[in-house]
Amino acid sequence: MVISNQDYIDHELSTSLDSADSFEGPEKLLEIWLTPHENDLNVENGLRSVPLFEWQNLLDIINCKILSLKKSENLDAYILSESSLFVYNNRIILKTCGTTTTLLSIDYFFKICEKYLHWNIKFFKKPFKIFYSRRKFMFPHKQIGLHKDWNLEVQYLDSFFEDGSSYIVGKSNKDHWHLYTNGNSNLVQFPINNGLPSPSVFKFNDETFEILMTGLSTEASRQFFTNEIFKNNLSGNSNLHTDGHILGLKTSKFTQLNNIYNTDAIIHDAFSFTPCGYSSNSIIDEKYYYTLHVTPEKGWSYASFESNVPSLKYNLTNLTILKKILNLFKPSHFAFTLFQLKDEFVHIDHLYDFNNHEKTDRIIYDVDEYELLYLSFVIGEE
Ligand SMILES: C[S@@+](CC[C@H](N)C(=O)[O-])C[C@H]1O[C@@H](n2cnc3c(N)ncnc32)[C@H](O)[C@@H]1O
Repeated sequence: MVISNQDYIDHELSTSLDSADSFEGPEKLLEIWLTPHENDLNVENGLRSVPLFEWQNLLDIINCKILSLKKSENLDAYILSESSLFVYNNRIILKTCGTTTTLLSIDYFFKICEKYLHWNIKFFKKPFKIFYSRRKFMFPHKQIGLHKDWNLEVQYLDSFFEDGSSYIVGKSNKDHWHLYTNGNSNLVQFPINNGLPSPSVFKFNDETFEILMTGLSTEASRQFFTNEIFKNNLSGNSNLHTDGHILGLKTSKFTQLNNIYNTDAIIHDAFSFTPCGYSSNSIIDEKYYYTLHVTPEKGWSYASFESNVPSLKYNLTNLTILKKILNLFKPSHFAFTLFQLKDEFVHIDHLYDFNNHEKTDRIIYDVDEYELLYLSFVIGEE
């Protein structure tokens, strides 16, 4: 297969994926910021100048593949066989589910940084920010190696970065969410641009909003089975192995998941797995992303929504977005996490009017420059 750095689709892989066994939907989410700002690195396009084959090599290490790539002015968004990868000039967000070994990508990632960006981890000691998080696994015994145990994951992260902070957010004997953070705030002083202090070091913007849902309603789950898509006559082709990208886009349109922020400035990519499952990436205004992943099988149904779109910019609130997503998936349980810089923190903890829900946790943490809100709800039988 010829590989270039343009948008692309792996047709061969896209038609050969299949799964029938229990699936760990909940993702491992690794976010590494080399520097605070996109143009702080001394190489044009920073991490986005790294050739595609290097990302493929990195993903091979953790057992997943690229299904497609959409490029935009500031952000490259990959749909993977197990969720998504986002690459900005200065940072990556790697979100993978199933039994992928996400953390084993770190070593290769720094090799890439050294080779293409002259970024030497031994010299810099730590990137600007590292976040690693995941929900409690449904099938922890199925995980591979260090991912079987949170403490091993933390030890492994500390072997690269030393002295990180590890949190169990929520009830440790029930549903909860794990978070590891680390980073080197001194990097904001580092002379990266031709020996001069980086001009844009003092202010950076960031917020991340996640909704993690289990126990999806039967009616909602149905929409993410390919046979259901055919039954609804959404595709003119009756071959179930029709390219999952075509079915994915039809599903996005049908469910309106391609229009969460009511804007036309959007690049959307989606994939429907056979016999079921759905992943999508959306880029807004060439720089923000939101991503959805759905595991609709009854025994272990799960869906996740993640976004770094500042909703207020689009005359929306995160609460509106939350309600939109919940109305679509109607989960029996959901948790959401919101990371915002302290001076922008908006509490959305007044969610008291959602159908029959019961709030089980409300937790707020100060995490360096950020404030983190974690809420968890169980919704009673309708
Ligand atoms: C959409 S993918 C991504 C999972 C994601 N993290 C989530 O939140 O559900 C998972 C869904 O696709 C289905 N699937 C089918 N073939 C698959 C494959 N080869 N790799 C991963 N998932 C596959 C799984 O059974 C599951 O329902």
